Amino acid sequence: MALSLVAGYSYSLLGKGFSISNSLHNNNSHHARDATYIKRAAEIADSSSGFTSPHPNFGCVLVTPSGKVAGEGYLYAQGTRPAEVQAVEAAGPWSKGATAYLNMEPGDCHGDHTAASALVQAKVTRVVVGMRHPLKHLQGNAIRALRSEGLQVDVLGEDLQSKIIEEARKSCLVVNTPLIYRATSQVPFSFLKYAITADGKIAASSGHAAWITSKESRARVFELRGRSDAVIVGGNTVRRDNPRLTARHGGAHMPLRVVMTKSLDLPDEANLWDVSDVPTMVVTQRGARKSFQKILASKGVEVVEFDILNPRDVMEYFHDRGYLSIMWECGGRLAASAISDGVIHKVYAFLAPKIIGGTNAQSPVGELGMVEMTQAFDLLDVCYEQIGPDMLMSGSLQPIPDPTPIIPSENETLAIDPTVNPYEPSIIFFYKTWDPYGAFSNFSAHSIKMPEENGGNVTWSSVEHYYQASKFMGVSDSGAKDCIGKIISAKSPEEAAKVGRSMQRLHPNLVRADWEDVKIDVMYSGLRCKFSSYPYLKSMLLATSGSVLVEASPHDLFWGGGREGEGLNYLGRLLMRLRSEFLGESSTSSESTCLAL
Ligand SMILES: NC(=O)C1=CN([C@@H]2O[C@H](COP(=O)(O)OP(=O)(O)OC[C@H]3O[C@@H](n4cnc5c(N)ncnc54)[C@H](OP(=O)(O)O)[C@@H]3O)[C@@H](O)[C@H]2O)C=CC1
Ligand SMILES: Nc1c(N[C@@H]2O[C@H](COP(=O)(O)O)[C@@H](O)[C@H]2O)[nH]c(=O)[nH]c1=O
Repeated sequence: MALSLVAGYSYSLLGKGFSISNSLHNNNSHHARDATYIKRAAEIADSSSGFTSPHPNFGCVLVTPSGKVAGEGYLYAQGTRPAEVQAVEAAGPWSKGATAYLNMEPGDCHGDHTAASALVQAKVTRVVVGMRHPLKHLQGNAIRALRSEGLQVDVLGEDLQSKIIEEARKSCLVVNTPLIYRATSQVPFSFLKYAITADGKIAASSGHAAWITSKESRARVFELRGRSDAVIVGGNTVRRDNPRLTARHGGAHMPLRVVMTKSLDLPDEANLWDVSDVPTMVVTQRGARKSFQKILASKGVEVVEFDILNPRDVMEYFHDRGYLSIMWECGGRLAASAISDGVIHKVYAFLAPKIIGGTNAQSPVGELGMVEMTQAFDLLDVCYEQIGPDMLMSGSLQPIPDPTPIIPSENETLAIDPTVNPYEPSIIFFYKTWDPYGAFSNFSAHSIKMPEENGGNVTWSSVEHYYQASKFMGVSDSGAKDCIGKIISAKSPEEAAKVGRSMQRLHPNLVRADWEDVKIDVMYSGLRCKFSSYPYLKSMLLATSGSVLVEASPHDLFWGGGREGEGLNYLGRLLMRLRSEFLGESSTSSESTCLAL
């Protein structure tokens, strides 16, 4: 049962943070092995992309106890044989006692549990799952079914946590990026592709653009088209280029070709109006050139009218039509409009070693209204690749949303915090310290006294001071001690955060090696101390019983909930866990990690 909460928000109370230290399987070599095979599952899951309509990518790798790969399989298309069935068949008797690595929890739309049953019947004993199924109605079903049959199921990020596991998990998110976007937002995954000269132009000043990039690059473009449900251009590109927009690499899936035009002032004859092999859709403003709409319809071109034509409404419409992945191959004006509407998630820039010049020659993205370089969007997870003489730079405009916050089952919810009614949860947001629940923030001015390893103790001005300084604790380098000193003397939690973050960025060698593994525990011990030390804070926390707590930070997607619920909300989760612990607390409390002030 998913928690569907305030618009755009839904939260799992089941946190990766809730299987913290005791259940951490911190055996690095086991993690390395699990990570290797999960990455392999993600790799083979991608095998059919570009040949079938975009669909969830599933891969399965079966590994014997002695570490041999006994069978592999990937889903070719929706409705074809599940990856797990193929892997089990390939492995034959070696399936017995094997571990199955799945990049994603199988989705069982028809209630027949084919994929999970194949593993159970083949007597697989352990299943490692890269990520839960992102669609709410499928999430957790197969995992529960497998566990109920006695198989050990380890989910990355929940039952297995470490840096190496996190990297492997990322490859699972990447291979199903379109599905994850579809599950977490009301628009499909969209990427903007453009070809530019080395001086940043997408055409000569005359508008001529054929060709900027090499044959090799254009072949890659065909592949990208084949991985998409639709390819979009604007009216000008049709008038100027008369494109075909087909995926011309053998056997490829052909995406729908879409023209966005407000004027509908398009040529009577165009390559896109030949729909004998591939369909074309024209999206336009309501009432535009009705007579031309009839001509298009007579040629078999679908025309869809919008009250006000804009990229977001078109993407919401495409979401409703079931599309997962959209490629924008338009010029700069439409690209700017789509970016401004927040519907472009990734960019593929093909850069050719040519200079064309021309003050009026177009660049790939038109007006975004930015005036200072500090306003620029930073691309994330940037990759560079040489293709023939050209370079392909790709990067994300928005991080891939982590679908984990959406779940969980009723049982799982109650296991984390029995006070929350999974059917009618309310949310309490907190963020800035002056807000009604601002005292829940790490930045609230509540000092805590924590023990030190050497037997002494230190008073920290806030949980944030303690958390930031912990990054550098236990590191012998004198630079690390200097960092701690600077954080202790920081005059405010904000300053402590600033110092800690910049030191971490500038001197990663001074940060304790296990920081990623322990940071949640560190935060929890700081929070525990704070709420145990101030009775009124404890009462305030207990009074929120029954509500989901969310740190409403729009930019911290780890500790906070994000702008639209895409964040992991670890701070909120830890507070709920603490609340739950206080509620069931016995007389022995937190003596060992918190000292009376
Ligand atoms: N090198 C490359 O990768 C590419 C180069 N090009 C080149 O770019 C040039 C065309 O660029 P450009 O005019 O920017 O691109 P587009 O034609 O791709 O986009 C602009 C057109 O899109 C339509 N449109 C519909 N809704 C909107 C909206 N909300 N905002 C903006 N436009 C909307 C309008 O069509 P209408 O006027 O019909 O109403 C508008 O004229 C050509 O010279 C072409 O060769 C184009 C694509 C890729
Ligand atoms: N000029 C240019 C591109 N331009 C894009 O390709 C479209 C033409 O596609 P098609 O008719 O199917 O070959 C064109 O309208 C524009 O969207 N693409 C590139 O990879 N490299 C290039 O140099």
